[in-house]
Amino acid sequence: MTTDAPAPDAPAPDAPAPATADAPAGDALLAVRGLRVVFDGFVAIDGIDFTVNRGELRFLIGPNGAGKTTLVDVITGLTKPASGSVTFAGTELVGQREHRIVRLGIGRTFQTATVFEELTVLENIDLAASFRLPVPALFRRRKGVGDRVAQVLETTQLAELASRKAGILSHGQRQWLEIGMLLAQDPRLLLLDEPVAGMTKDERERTGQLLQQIAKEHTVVVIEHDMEFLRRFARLVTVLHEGKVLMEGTVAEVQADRRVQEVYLGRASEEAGGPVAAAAELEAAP
Ligand SMILES: Nc1ncnc2c1ncn2[C@@H]1O[C@H](COP(=O)(O)OP(=O)(O)OP(=O)(O)O)[C@@H](O)[C@H]1O
Repeated sequence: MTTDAPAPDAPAPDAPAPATADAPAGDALLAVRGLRVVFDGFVAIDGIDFTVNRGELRFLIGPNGAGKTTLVDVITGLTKPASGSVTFAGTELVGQREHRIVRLGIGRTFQTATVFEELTVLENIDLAASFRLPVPALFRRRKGVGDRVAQVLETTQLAELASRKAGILSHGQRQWLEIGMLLAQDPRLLLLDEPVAGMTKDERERTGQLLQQIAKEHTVVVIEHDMEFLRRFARLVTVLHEGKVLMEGTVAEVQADRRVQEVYLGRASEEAGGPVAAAAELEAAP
């Protein structure tokens, strides 16, 4: 557990009003139903239902092995489920190839940022902006692409680094670049895997504000372990445990839940002070 994050009771200046435990019904962008994933007889996802509405900034947490990455792998076509369905804006994704899912408007980042180190920040974003264009368009003047690249540089605050090679960026800058490369493809849904892992306090703060900015125009799902970051920036949180949805709720509801304290937060903070210390910290938090 990190100790240098902002005070838990200090919401970001433009933080949205707290959500209720129940997501508003009827505007689902992503709907996972009865999902089951089995690896060589091991059940990694065991009947998950998971709904994300348009415009949400949803956080996904859970202890190691809970199935978070596997869920994202299924949504993005990397892993085939044994059963269940995943619909995106009404289109079934199960059985679709990865590139088709990207073209439908789903982008993801991985725990380790994947950028082209020999290219500049600008070239990385420009290249990413081309990914969703049909091949013939790549040989024509790419109308609108320049505008989008400029917009992404502004949103990610990377304009000053536009001519710098990606290989010499700091860890935080690489993560922002990877998020910028996703934005350049203008996805409707962004799936971000631990975007603040390894970041400094200032970098986490800036990333949280970036996510809030992005969520004004996109739907965002963030896998994140950093509880301080969640307290600061999360609205609805979905907790996975052993391949199932343990609960969904606001950060306060998740923090107050004994099952979460036992299976996730207690275990996650054993190294930092044990489950009792973790539970005490959670109860102390708003
Ligand atoms: N390709 C695979 N083959 C076999 N088992 C796998 C495979 N991928 C994942 N698993 C197992 O499925 C379970 C869920 O893994 P997953 O990576 O989805 O968990 P996670 O919640 O993302 O964990 P972490 O926080 O450690 O990344 C784990 O027990 C993992 O060992």
